[in-house]
Amino acid sequence: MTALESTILGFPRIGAHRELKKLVEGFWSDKISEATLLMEAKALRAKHWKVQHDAGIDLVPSGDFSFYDLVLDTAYTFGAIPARYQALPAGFTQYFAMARGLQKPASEATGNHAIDVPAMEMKKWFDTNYHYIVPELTADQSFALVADPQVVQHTREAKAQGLAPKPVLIGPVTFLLLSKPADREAIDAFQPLRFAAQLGTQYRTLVQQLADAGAQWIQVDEPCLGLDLNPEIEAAYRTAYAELTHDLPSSVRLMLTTYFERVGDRMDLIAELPVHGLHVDLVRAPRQLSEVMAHLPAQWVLSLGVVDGRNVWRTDLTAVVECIQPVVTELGCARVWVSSSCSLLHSPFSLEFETALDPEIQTWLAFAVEKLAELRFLARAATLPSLEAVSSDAMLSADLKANQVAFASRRGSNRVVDSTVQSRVRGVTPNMIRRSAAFTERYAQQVDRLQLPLFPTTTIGSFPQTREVRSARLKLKRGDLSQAEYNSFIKQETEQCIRRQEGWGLDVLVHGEFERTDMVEYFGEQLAGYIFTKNGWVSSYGTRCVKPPIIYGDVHRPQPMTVAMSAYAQSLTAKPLKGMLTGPVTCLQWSFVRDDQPRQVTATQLALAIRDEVADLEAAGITVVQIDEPAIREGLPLRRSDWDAYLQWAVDAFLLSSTGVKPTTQIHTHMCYSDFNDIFPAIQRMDADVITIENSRSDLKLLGAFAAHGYPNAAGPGLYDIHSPRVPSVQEMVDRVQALLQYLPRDRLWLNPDCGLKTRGWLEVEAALRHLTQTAARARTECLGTQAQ
Ligand SMILES: CN1c2c(nc(N)[nH]c2=O)NC[C@@H]1CNc1ccc(C(=O)N[C@@H](CCC(=O)N[C@@H](CCC(=O)N[C@@H](CCC(=O)O)C(=O)O)C(=O)O)C(=O)O)cc1
Ligand SMILES: N[C@@H](CCS)C(=O)O
Ligand SMILES: [Zn+2]
Repeated sequence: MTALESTILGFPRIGAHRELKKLVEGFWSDKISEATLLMEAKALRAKHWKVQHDAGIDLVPSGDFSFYDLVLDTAYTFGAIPARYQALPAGFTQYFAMARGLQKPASEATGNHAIDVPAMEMKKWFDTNYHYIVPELTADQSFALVADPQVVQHTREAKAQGLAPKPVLIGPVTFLLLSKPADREAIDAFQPLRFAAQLGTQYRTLVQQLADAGAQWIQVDEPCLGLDLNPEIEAAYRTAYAELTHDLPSSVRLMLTTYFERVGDRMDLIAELPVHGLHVDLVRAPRQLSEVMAHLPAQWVLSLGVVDGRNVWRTDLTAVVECIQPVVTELGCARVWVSSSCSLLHSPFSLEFETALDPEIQTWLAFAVEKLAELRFLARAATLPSLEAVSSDAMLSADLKANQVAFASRRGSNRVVDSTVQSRVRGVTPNMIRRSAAFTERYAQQVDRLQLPLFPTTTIGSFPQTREVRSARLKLKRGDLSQAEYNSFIKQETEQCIRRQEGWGLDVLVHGEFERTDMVEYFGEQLAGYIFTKNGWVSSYGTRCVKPPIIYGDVHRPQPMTVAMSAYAQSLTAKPLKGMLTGPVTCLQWSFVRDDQPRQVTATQLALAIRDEVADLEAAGITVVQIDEPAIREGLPLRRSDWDAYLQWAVDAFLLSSTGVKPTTQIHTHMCYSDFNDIFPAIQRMDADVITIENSRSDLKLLGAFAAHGYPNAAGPGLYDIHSPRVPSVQEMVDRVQALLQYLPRDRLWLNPDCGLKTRGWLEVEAALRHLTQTAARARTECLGTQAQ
């Protein structure tokens, strides 16, 4: 049967059972050797290619595999290694030091000096919950391709397996636009696009090597093409691609790959670039198709991203076939590919392992492996003249029918709609999204009630999720521990955590979040309208994964979720205990969401559920409640013209969740992982009494926003980076406090780490938090900040 070429933009490298995570973490903890890591990783890649090939994918991505992150790999490939790592041994030591930092004491035995290098910054990959490592470039950066780059090796491997590899590269302009200056003082003068020509030349050599390794098509990812452009960026695209393709053999073909945004309005620029095809994301931006078609250069291949790489719903095959058959008629089979909308990195691996999902809802879903089958179907169905022809095709009709039945079941299901929830959403009034007193008035009352000292100290919520905690949960799951035994274990951990915090002298305590696998999944498990998976892992950063719950219907809270645990923790201490909730926007952003209603509506439903929880916490005597919103920035549309509408409903959702309390109840929020400078006015509008916000890994650049806008409420910009095992010294934190005091008055500055501590070990946590409380003591006795007043 004739078929279009089918492909995907990347596969979930972590593995069906998070094999890659276990391998890399095994290597870090010296449980496996470098040779074993390399060998097992190679076997995993081979297995993944076989899965794709067996499912009928023609062009399999190579170079979508990374031991930590593909942007980091790109920096490494082109020799963009910041000075602080250059003395380290090349290879994994240097690579993982860039990713995670490295701290080693001096050794008298070997005469080695102490090593203490912080990690590179991590940021959210566009509007996803995946984090990339931010490349650092100097003003006179030079790029030099490493010998035998990883992507070339992997392309050879796939070729040796008898497959048609399609190497995946992060394109030169996107790479440069994601970079930051190595010297943070140089931010204003930073012009990464100056390197477009030089980097383009290095890419050219890489592309030649990929061709020599047997690649015909090369996928060059340029998601930045969908962002706001300007003449300088457009010029950089022209320059970089002219250099990249200069004198390349005509057998090498480049697929310019865009995703997460529309590019139909960029076709003038795109059509000028010397490439051979364009991939567009038709899930995120279906309406761009006609514009893209109208301006697609003759001979170019059009890769149609029609299977959602970022969500878990089955593709509506009927609708997609109807959409793409005319494209095939117009361009011909040879010029059309069917593909995932973006890399399947963002999809869970396979439904095969979901043995406990609701059987009806399961038929509505497709994870990465099931998406491969959808692509195989579409590659064949799109070549037929009509939907009727597909319905009567012996090979395709059964799959089409099954898909239509699943869609009919989802559309007509009475489990999706809850009229009580919908009428509550309609009943939200402006009074429900504002506090009853102004900040200054409420904060004075709160400081008094909570007996807060100057420079109050706190943490962000989670404490180490140790092997013991995780394995207790595993035993509970397997039935080796009863619910009562598990609860009592969690209570013991909580009590110990409270005692430790008291011992270190923290002012506002937390219960430690030991009962939670994850800050979103935990709430997803308790809210109606959600289902959760057993094995639906997706990469979050490095080896860390999350298991996003799935919102399939109207959301509400059948019963209190955190009240018993918070009340128990508060009963153990005279210090204020902070109740810990995840905010509506973050629940939305970090779940797989419904695609059958606007996100705003789902966010409002979540906000009402959390508002009820806040009220119950207050009624149970909890005086401080933190509503985490780390994902509010990440949810921002990629084009500025779409920002205001989003920020309006997103901030309203936070306000709806947080403002139904008395003035004396202190509301905290927490944010991390992003630049917040450009949404600072929205952050101000959230009107939290205290915001604890990441600032340490991004070189204090947050302070620019504090300087530009001022911050009217209290704030705790993180004093140190929790993503690295490195323990900051007291002096380092005192220096940060001094830097912060230039922007925030001393009576509104809180001292805290920059995020939760769940990934750290107790030893590091203890050392770092003792330093933190010593920093507070010094700040108080040395009267830091009095000069600034
Ligand atoms: C704050 N962050 C979060 C984001 N998104 C979320 N949804 N949640 C977040 O908290 N995005 C931005 C950041 C990303 N940060 C992190 C930080 C840490 C992790 C992480 O540690 N992930 C864990 C998995 C966590 C989890 O669900 N654990 C479960 C299952 C644990 C497990 O693997 N059990 C093993 C047995 C273990 C044993 O015996 O020791 C098993 O089942 O086989 C649990 O705690 O029960 C990770 O390991 O990757 C992610 C994002
Ligand atoms: N309360 C959460 C926030 C992480 S962003 C934690 O401490 O892990
Ligand atoms: Zn955080």
